[in-house]
Amino acid sequence: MGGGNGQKSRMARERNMEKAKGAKGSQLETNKKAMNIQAPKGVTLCLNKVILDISTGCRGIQAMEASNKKAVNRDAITEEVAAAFAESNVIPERYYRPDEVNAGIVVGYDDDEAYELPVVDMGRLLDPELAGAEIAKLGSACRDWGFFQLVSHGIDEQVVNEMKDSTARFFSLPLESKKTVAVRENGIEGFGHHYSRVSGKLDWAESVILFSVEMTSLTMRIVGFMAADLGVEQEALVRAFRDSRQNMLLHHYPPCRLPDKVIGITPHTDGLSLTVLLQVDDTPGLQIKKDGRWFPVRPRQGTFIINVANILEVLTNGAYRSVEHRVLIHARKSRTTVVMFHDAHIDGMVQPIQEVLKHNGAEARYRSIEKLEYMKGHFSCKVCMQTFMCTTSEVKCREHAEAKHPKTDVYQCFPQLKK
Ligand SMILES: O=C(O)CCC(=O)C(=O)O
Ligand SMILES: [Fe+2]
Repeated sequence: MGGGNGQKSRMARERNMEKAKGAKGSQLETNKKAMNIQAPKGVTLCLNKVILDISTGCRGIQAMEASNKKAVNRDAITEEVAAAFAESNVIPERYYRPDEVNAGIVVGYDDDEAYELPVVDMGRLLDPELAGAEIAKLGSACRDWGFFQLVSHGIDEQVVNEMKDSTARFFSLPLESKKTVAVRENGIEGFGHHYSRVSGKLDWAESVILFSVEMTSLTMRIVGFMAADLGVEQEALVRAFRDSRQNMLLHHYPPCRLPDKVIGITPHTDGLSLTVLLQVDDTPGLQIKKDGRWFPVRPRQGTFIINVANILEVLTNGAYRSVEHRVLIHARKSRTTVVMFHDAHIDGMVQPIQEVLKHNGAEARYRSIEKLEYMKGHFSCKVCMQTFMCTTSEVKCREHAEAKHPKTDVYQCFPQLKK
């Protein structure tokens, strides 16, 4: 970064910090009340995934045991895997997941001319002359892919770089240091703590604060353009996101010499409303499911990867799709990502937006459900823990059970369907 830019960034940063410390009624003050930032966790707890942190000197490992879905004690795994990986290519049995890695066809970058994850340009969205076409692009990305890459996003480069650097630094700490912020409640394995924007204990809390403020405003901007695409007033969608929670996960996927035998994150959809992902390095790994095939995302410098999550699918009455994705492990390079999940609700409910229904003259395709019920996790499959759109009719649950767990009774997956 040049000196001029550096100066500009610093000023922007100071402005942001002022904002961050700012008076009542400021964005931060509002967010502070509304957001429950869980930052930073080493790696997410979700699903029955296994993440092995075995790169340089075993920095910490999180795992859910495939057999019984119980969280595995991180220290125990650390010892075991450190021993197992020090000099051999043997993968402890519980991490051995070749079937999941090899399930489904993966589209190669060069297989399909038409394949490139849609790119949306914030600069164009903000330009009155170009906005119409770019909004249409944004809309079709959310309908067809559920994912897009955002370029020219306008987020302060220094804020992004500091977030990246702090994250990378954190994961390179010795395990002993990371243990001082280990999370051990509720079977969640990882690092971090419930975190207040003004009193975070981490010495890099400032980076997190600045980044999270930027991510909130970026999300609000994007959502405003989504409203335009959906043919409703901005406020109809924006209000669902206002004062909503924001969760952050930092992922570190270490390399593994046998990448087709272990998985980074098993296929899932995201449970909140809109996810914004920042790639810290250029290691590929994220794959998106489209028309039954896995499409790898080619990491691009200076972009965010944005995806529609479950609640946004409901809010838009299914116009936008919350799409399955997964992460594979690289043989030689580690991969680190910063993921911001943004929540939304309509007056405490998860339901299609009235204005969207009216605009399309459509019936609601999703049942209304209280946000609290939704968050209790009633709507994840109890067999594979995939978060799932069960707010729809039972049909989707049954389809899921039949496709994914044909040998299992649907009520085992979704006990709440039993009346
Ligand atoms: O790290 C990634 O690329 C994806 C992370 C993800 O899908 C998630 O945290 O839900
Ligand atoms: Fe995800």
